[in-house]
Amino acid sequence: MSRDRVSVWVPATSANLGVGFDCLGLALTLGNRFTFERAEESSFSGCEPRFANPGNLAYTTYLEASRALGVKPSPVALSCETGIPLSGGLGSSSTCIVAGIAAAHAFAGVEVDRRRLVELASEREGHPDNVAPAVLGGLTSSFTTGDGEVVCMEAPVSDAWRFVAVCPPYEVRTEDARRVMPPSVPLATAVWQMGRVAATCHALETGDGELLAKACDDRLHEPYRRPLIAHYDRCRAACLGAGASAFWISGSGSTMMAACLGDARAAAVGAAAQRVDPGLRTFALSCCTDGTSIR
Ligand SMILES: Nc1ncnc2c1ncn2[C@@H]1O[C@H](COP(=O)(O)OP(=O)(O)OP(=O)(O)O)[C@@H](O)[C@H]1O
Ligand SMILES: N[C@@H](CCO)C(=O)O
Repeated sequence: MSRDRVSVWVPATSANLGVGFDCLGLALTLGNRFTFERAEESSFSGCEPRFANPGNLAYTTYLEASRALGVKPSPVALSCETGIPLSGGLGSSSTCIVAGIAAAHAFAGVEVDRRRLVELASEREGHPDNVAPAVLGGLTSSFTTGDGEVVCMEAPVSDAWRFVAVCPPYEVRTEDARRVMPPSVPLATAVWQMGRVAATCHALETGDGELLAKACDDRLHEPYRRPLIAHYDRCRAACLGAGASAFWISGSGSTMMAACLGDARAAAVGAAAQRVDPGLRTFALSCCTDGTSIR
């Protein structure tokens, strides 16, 4: 049944988790809500002024997804409640894409299950590592087959983990962070990564801080991207020194993430990051198990 109003909440996500470049992602207890309502003409509210226009990614995705369904998109009043900082690295663009696709299906009266939503959103985003956890929740590992099928596996995350997001007051754009990476890597680097991806997932599932500390050491993208984040080296030293088990660039940055066991350590790690620079925003988060909610 087609609807006149749909409200979509999509969680923030941390992609890569250090060693799982373009494969691993984690949904977090922070999110963006987008409410679409049929209207005489389109309008935009609640978002940053630079997004309050027809170039808004949630809106452009809604238009494209409607046309892909063979439907003429209706004008909408789009209202945004965005809790995710725009420094980049917390999957903000994925929240827009997932919401736009979900809204187009709701207005067209076409059922879309979670797997299909991941597939459509991955096509639009270019890789599934943010959209898979954003839709499904939890920790996901995903890949695209040679035929273009997106395969996702969901894994539980131990309740003991807290994820302290450290957000600088500047953005790193994903396309810029991808441009600095080399097009190929030596076999030794590929081998270095593979064992560590499996161990990182296991450590997150079981709450094993020592294993995560050993495993979460990336050589694929972080060495090239660190120079784009002026605070990286100081924050890494401060967060690990305050008891974080691991520290990674969240997605393509500039947000950084410290994985900690328990609330007390998360508080100490957040305080240590703030001492590096009070201009850094910190959020102590947990894993969001439920993913996207559409109502
Ligand atoms: N809340 C939002 N409202 C409208 N557009 C947004 C919003 N958040 C992100 N975008 C769009 O996405 C772009 C940022 O995408 P980018 O992939 O660089 O960041 P990200 O999704 O935060 O990072 P990452 O994919 O590393 O987690 C912005 O320039 C804007 O076009
Ligand atoms: N896996 C992606 C996440 C950011 O969209 C990257 O690191 O470029």
